[in-house]
Amino acid sequence: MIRFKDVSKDYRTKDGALTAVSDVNIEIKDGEIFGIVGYSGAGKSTLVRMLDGLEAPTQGEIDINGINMAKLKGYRLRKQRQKIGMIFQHFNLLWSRTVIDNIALPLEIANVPKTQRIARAEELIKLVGLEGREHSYPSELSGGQKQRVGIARALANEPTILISDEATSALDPDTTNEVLDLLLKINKQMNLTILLITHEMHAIAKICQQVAVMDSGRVVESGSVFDVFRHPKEEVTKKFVSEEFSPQQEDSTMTLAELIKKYPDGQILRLVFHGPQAELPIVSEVVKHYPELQVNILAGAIRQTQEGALGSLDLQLIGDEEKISSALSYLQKMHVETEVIHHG
Ligand SMILES: Nc1ncnc2c1ncn2[C@@H]1O[C@H](COP(=O)(O)OP(=O)(O)OP(=O)(O)O)[C@@H](O)[C@H]1O
Repeated sequence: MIRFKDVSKDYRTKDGALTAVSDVNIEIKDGEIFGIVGYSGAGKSTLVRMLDGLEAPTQGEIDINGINMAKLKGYRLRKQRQKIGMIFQHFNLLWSRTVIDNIALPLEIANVPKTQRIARAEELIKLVGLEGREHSYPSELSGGQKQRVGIARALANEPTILISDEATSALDPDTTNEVLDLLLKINKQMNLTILLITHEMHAIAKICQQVAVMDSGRVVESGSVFDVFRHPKEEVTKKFVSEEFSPQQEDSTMTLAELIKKYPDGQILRLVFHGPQAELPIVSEVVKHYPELQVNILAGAIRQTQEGALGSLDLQLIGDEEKISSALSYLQKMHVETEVIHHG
């Protein structure tokens, strides 16, 4: 278990004190994939540096399985840090070393004998799917392959925690998905705790179970990914969720205001459904029960999360007010969350 307890970090700058992290409380269970999402400057990297023991908090405590990182020094700090692997946006590989030598580097530093080093590096090459590229140099690899080297190197010392600091931010969407799938595989295979730092809600939705949203150094919202996606409370969370989860319109550049302008009549509803509900014939049921209403589908999206499917659908209902409210009650009875986003 990783525990951040009332953690704050202030920096002294020439313009005075700057609070980078403020009063953060987070608990991350062993084997969990925990996402921390926030825009640039929110304090994510500062939090990670404190977890890795590179910096001490100004206030509060960070402990890993009861060991307070800030109290460790010298050999014990080095040993504890070996239990934490890190991967980065720009890979941080050594360009003069081959793939296998990059992966074996942490073992060399830990004085592991050469034959053992090579055997472990070969195992890791298989795990991350880089067979055949052992003797290539980083400059000869694609972005996704470089990140696979980064992941293998981070796992060399058999850590129990892996921190991914914007590790997919420089990759295209397909490669991002491949790297996220690999992280999910190693999480399951090695029961590794993963802390995923990102500004991409897609990455959080795809592999995390829990998420904390950071803004101006604070955790403003946290909980299961499923709940936070379904009911974002804070403005910043709503912004992140809508970036990833807004229903896709035929013309995806159309904003809500434009949608309302284009469809001024009746009511526009946003339905949110999850799990088995995502498979219910909701629209056809409404059409069947309320034949006098005109039902237009404006936009829809479905996302897979670790806890199942989460769907969102924008509908326009045109017709008698009473019939529309009756249709709304019917949807509620079917346990479909319904929000009226425009009342014409
Ligand atoms: N060593 C430092 N000295 C002074 N201020 C710092 C230092 N490190 C970070 N900060 C400040 O702390 C705040 C949080 O920075 P941090 O890098 O943790 O944010 P972040 O969410 O990781 O953003 P990014 O993804 O852009 O790195 C910022 O205002 C930053 O300028």
